[in-house]
Amino acid sequence: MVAESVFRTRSLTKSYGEGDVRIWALRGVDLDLYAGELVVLLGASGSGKSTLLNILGGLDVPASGEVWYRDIDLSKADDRALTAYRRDYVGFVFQFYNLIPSLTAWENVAVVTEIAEHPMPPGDALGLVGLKERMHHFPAQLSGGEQQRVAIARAIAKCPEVLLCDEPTGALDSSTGILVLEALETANRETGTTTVIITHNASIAQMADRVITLSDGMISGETRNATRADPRSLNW
Ligand SMILES: Nc1ncnc2c1ncn2[C@@H]1O[C@H](COP(=O)(O)OP(=O)(O)OP(=O)(O)O)[C@@H](O)[C@H]1O
Repeated sequence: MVAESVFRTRSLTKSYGEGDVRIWALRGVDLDLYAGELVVLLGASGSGKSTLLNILGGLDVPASGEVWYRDIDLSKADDRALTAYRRDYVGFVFQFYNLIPSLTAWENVAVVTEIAEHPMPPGDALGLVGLKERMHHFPAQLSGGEQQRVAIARAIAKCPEVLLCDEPTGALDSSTGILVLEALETANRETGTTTVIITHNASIAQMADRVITLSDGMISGETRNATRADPRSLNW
């Protein structure tokens, strides 16, 4: 079976600043991502991981090159089209959880499901990340890892085609981080959402279908894991 392509980039570049202070964050990235896969994007600090993820997620636009989400040309989309693209297809998880402190876990998820077209019930999303019992708690009553799992529930509750995660365990200790990775793995397996996880932690790579390494704004390596490791078996 030929895997269905979800993202396709060709000769993608991005720079910041101008003249002498111009920095090339991406220097020609050719990347294909396929439906349902869990990809870990590895790379040192400054290698261009967030820049690439932000372009895939329609938060930023390239300087040159192509970036397609299925048949949508993201490099040519205007702000309005990018907003619609993000709303309809993309779930984001960032290092910091950005929950609304005055709302319970359930309400934080419902904020998104109320405006989504085919959402899952907030309680189901919280169940997928193992927080059904805590859904009426406020963020301040939850640990960092639990708050990140609420953020994952919020991202997956609208049933996005793609889930883009930028250092989702960056602020967490390893045992808490593993619970968060388990939540992402479950979401990917049970909802089929194409999932990209950015990290500079190489041990996380073992849970991926595919590992892509970025160095100095270019893809420097790609490996496929024969099997996905259970996040509980990872240690860092
Ligand atoms: N808004 C910006 N203005 C200027 N330079 C930027 C900006 N955003 C990123 N850069 C630069 O672009 C390069 C790539 O940054 P990016 O954040 O994509 O890397 P990263 O691999 O995600 O790093 P980290 O792991 O530290 O988050 C870096 O040299 C960074 O300093």
